Amino acid sequence: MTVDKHQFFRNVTLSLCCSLDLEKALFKCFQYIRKYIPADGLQFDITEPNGATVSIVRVTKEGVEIQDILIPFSPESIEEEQRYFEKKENKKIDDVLIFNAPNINPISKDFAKVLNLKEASNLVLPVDFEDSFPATISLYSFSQHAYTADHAKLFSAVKEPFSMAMSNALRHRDVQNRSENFKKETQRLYLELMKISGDKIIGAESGLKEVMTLARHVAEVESPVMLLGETGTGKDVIANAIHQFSKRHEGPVVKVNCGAIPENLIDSELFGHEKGAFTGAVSQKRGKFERADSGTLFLDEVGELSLVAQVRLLRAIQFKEIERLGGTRTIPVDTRIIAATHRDMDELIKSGTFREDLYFRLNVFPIHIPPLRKRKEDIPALAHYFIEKKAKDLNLYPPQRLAPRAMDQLMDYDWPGNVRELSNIIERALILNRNTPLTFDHLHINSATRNASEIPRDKNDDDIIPFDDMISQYIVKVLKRTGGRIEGPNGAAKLLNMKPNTLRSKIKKLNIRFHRTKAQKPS
Ligand SMILES: Nc1ncnc2c1ncn2[C@@H]1O[C@H](COP(=O)(O)OP(=O)(O)OP(=O)(O)O)[C@@H](O)[C@H]1O
Repeated sequence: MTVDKHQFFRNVTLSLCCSLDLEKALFKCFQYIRKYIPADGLQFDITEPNGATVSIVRVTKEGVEIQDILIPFSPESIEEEQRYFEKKENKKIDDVLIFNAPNINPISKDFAKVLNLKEASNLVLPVDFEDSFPATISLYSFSQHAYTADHAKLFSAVKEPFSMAMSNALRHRDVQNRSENFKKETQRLYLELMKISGDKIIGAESGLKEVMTLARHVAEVESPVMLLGETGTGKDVIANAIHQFSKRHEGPVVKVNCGAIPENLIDSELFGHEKGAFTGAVSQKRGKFERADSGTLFLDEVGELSLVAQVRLLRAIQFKEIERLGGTRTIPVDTRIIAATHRDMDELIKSGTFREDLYFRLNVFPIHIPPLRKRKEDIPALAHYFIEKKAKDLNLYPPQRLAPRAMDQLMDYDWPGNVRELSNIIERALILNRNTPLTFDHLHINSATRNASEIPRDKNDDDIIPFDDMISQYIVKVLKRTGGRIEGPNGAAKLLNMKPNTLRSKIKKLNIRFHRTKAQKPS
């Protein structure tokens, strides 16, 4: 078959541009080229400065193989190669080299040996592109003397489209590698951080034993999980554990607090948006669903989702694909869903605020996390764990020991705020008892059936203010004394024996506003 050079150029260019996927594009291109130039394969190679060549891609009738095969050449081969091209019969034709009997040509011989090409003819087209070493696209045929000068001329016509396609493909590959490395690095740092912050699951062998057994079982499969439990029981902690036990553990775990995002932003938060999708959408944004691709999406407080967002969530779970706001194309997502709520979902369904069909999708494998009052055996281990951890975080290490009655006080309390409340109470005790053993005298000793709201007020209750307010007031008092100075020898951090950054984050968290003034003299 013959073809006009322009037509050949046009069709090779079109097939190289037909897909962003290099493999698809090269395969299509190869199919076309074979109609006019005999070829059993097409190959892309890059030569490094030391002469060694890396074979990057090989396309055959069977398909495309992305490979990174190093082909080392001896200095003798390179010298011999130069002599080979000094001979008249071996000159290049329109920049294309013809090797019709590779066993005679030293370089070609080395290639054939490493790539197992046996007896073959080669047509080699040097391609060049910015910022890269010399590269070639070559066609090979398993018969000797397969290539003519006409083949070489035709092949030379596609030097530019190949240069561009391969240059783009290499850049794309580079970006993909970087993003892959970035993902792995993030995961490594996350695990590292978990180790440093000592985040472990206390009670895994006692009060949470059953929960942990269920978590391990469900982690092995892909089913959605629904974590049910009062606030502060550790739903976040268990969601993380399921992700870590699962085969997705190298992927991201992305958390969305559905209750904390305003209704008008939740769609964009979950599904992302295209530029200009709404006022304020100044650039394209990937949603949490996309970010959790190949990992786990943790939908905390799922009961708070608006009905509109529920419809979109249901679609995303059913079809495993999403559409960004203002977008037209669907994006496949491979995400495992873990949802959590402290709400009574049956009530929400009855009142029409939560879709039953979505609930059935999410509630495939429910895990109930018991409140702390029902697993009091975990309290001693949790208390010791938080004393150590918080003392380090607050720079109050080594911590005070517990006063003799302290553990009984903790055991007698019902913990309506569960593990979070215990952790806060310990933090408060560490701050207040700098030089004395830790006590918890302020804790109401509840009966097992009473909860905090039912405790009768006594006249001393007027002294009791929320824990965070108490800390805020204390920090404000110290800041007044230091004239708003945080760092330095006369700063608040020094007085409180804390790291300045820990104090800054506390101030931010508690939303404390203050100004620099003249420091007050201590009274
Ligand atoms: N078993 C546990 N071991 C160690 N720390 C725990 C444990 N359970 C909870 N915590 C800690 O207690 C705090 C509250 O836990 P978490 O945020 O997981 O609760 P939650 O049930 O998700 O709360 P909410 O319903 O308010 O989102 C966190 O700081 C967490 O690290």
